[in-house]
Amino acid sequence: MQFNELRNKIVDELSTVGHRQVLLAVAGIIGVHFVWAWLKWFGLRVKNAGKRKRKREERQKMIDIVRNSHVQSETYAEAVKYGKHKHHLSEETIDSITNLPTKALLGQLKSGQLLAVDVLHAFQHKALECDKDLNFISTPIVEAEAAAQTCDAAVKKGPLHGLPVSIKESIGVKGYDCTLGCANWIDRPWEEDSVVVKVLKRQGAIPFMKTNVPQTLVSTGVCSNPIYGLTKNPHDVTRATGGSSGGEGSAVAAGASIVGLGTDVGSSIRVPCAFCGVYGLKPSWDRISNKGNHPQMSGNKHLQFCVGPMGRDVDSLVVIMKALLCPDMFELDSYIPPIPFRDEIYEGLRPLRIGYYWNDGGGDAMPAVQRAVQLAKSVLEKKGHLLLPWTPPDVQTKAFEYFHRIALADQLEETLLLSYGDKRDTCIAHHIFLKIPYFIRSVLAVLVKPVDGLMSKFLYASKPFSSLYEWFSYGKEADAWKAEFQTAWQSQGLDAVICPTTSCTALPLGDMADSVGIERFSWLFNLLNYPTGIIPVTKVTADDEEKLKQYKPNSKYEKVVKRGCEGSEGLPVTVQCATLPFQEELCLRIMKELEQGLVKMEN
Ligand SMILES: CCCCCCCC/C=C\CCCCCCCC(=O)NCC(=O)O
Repeated sequence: MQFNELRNKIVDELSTVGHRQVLLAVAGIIGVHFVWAWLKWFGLRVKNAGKRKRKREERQKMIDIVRNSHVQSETYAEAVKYGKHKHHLSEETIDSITNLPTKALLGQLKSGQLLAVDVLHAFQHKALECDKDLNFISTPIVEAEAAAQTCDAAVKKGPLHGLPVSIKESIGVKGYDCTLGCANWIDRPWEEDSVVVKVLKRQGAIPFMKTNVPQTLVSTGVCSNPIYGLTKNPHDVTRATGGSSGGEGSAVAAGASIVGLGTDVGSSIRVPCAFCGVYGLKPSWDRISNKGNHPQMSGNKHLQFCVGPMGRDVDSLVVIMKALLCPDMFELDSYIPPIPFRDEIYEGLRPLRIGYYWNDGGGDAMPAVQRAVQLAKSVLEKKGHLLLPWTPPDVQTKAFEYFHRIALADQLEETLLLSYGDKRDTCIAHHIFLKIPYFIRSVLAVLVKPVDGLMSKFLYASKPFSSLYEWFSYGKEADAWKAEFQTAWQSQGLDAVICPTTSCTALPLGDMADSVGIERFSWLFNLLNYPTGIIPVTKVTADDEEKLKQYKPNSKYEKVVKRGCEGSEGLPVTVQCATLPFQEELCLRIMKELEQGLVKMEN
């Protein structure tokens, strides 16, 4: 039969069928499609629930293996019975080891005064004990035991000889999943260590646990996911740790880890440092390799991943940076510029010009945070530096839009896909807003503006790009703005700025800590790609609490944050120090001077 004949026959046949039947057939096909999609989604949800349960059981088994490999939390006799007991450390020894400053601990490990296995056991013990209340471990790394033994037997000692380090869940460790709290990534163990883990191991460090993250990594308030649950703040378990490196923040603050690795695309190292009161460094893009980590959000070249250290003191950040910035890392990832750690900058004595602010154009930070910036200013002045009041230009206008539009360029599609067919944690519930067509969002933006200016700005800034041409042009515009910002910075002759990390201290868990905008003072330095360090400088005082009562919020966001700061006496308050790109050593120098000045003031 010829093609034309066949076509005519089909047309004739169809013309005998009524419109109703055609409509019914189309509706049927669509219905079957939806039912099929729903069944697939439902099947995935059921499967994922099973995977999560199994993963939690696996985690408990790993914890038991570590617990039974030494004697700390079980009885000595029991550990001997298991035949795995190697050392028995008293509680005093555990405390004395885990309380040592990083430099002293490394010194004692290198001199042989302390064995790597003892140090490992001390930190494992502390971590397992603290984890019962805080839940920061996503999984212990059981190979740490053998690594510590090898370390003790080694003749050649690396710069991090025997130093136990914790690793954020999203960072690749051979044999372990990087789930980001999403069941879809369970049972996909990494085939090799990421570059940073390889380098740390080669330098003698012992990765001993992976730490918890918020589901998908896109939450700066609460650190929670449906696999491992909620991580709590050691300073107050009713308050959030911040995210996404919240497991690291909690572990370091509890004294269960001396130093660890976090990551930061939009404040993820710095908010947990601020809420948990620990030190941290977000380096410039490409100073430290991100190769071999979970690829979430790494396709957006206008906003890149930074891997950085979080630790107990400035020295812990410095030892990690020095160890990572070595020929091994430059060889394993040839996209990293081979710039070793520059001691001459870190140890420099030149007096610096440092700008400071606690209002970036979006309102004053809370009183305790303002006082922290003032305190840092006076300490640095005593060190001989010139401190100048400076308001960075366009932060709440142009920069706000650039950062958020670029960060949300894919409308969080990649993020939403990660948790497709999975239970969604409340900390990322608001992501679903991005599924509403932009036209409706822009109408909402107009409607909510009188009551919630920040939400309105968010809604506007979530505008998708209509073409690649628009995306490229927008990138150029953002780059031009960054150049203007640099000119404004250099016209003041600034070497650095100090400012709040967040406008508040750790917020209560729940809706409050999930509220958008917590990263208000920190995302700017992701957009600019400036290295930024966090230093705990003080604690909230009764006087700060009194001043909080007088604080006049100018927006709904400030009202929420003010309420969240009530009753926060004793919580840590940090400041942020930023320098120009690739000036990590200068940033660390200022942090070190501030740390020393604060210690001197206390004594
Ligand atoms: C009203 C619209 C609701 C939109 C909800 C969007 C909420 C997200 C806001 C900005 C997204 C920017 C990305 C921020 C990533 C922050 C955490 C981070 O740094 N993660 C990466 C990491 O862990 O390394």
